[in-house]
Amino acid sequence: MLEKQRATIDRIDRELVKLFEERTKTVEEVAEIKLENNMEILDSGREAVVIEKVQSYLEDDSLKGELADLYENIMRISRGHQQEWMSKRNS
Ligand SMILES: C=C(O[C@@H]1C=C(C(=O)O)C=C[C@H]1O)C(=O)O
Repeated sequence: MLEKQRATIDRIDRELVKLFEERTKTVEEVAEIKLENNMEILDSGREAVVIEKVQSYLEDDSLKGELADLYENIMRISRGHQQEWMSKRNS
C-alpha cells in the first residue's frame, strides 16, 4: 500500500544524508578557520540570513515555519559538531 511512497522517501533520504555529510565536512572547514582566528562558533546574523535564504527557495510558502524549524535544528547540530571538532583538535 505505501511501498511506492516509502521507496521515494528512501531515495530522498539517501540524497539528504549525502548532502548532510557534505554540509558537515564544510562546517568542519569553518570550525578550523574560526579556531585559527579566535572567532565565536555562533553567528546569529548569519543564521538569520540562512533561514531567510532557504525560505526564499520554497515553492510552497506554507512550509516556511517548518523549514525554519528544520534549519534551526540543522544549525544547532552544526554548532555542536564545531564544538566537538574544536575540542578534539585541541586535545
Ligand atoms: C557554519 C557556521 O557556524 C554556525 C553554524 C551555521 C550553519 O550551520 O549554517 C551558521 C552560523 C553559525 O552560527 C558559520 O558561521 O558559517
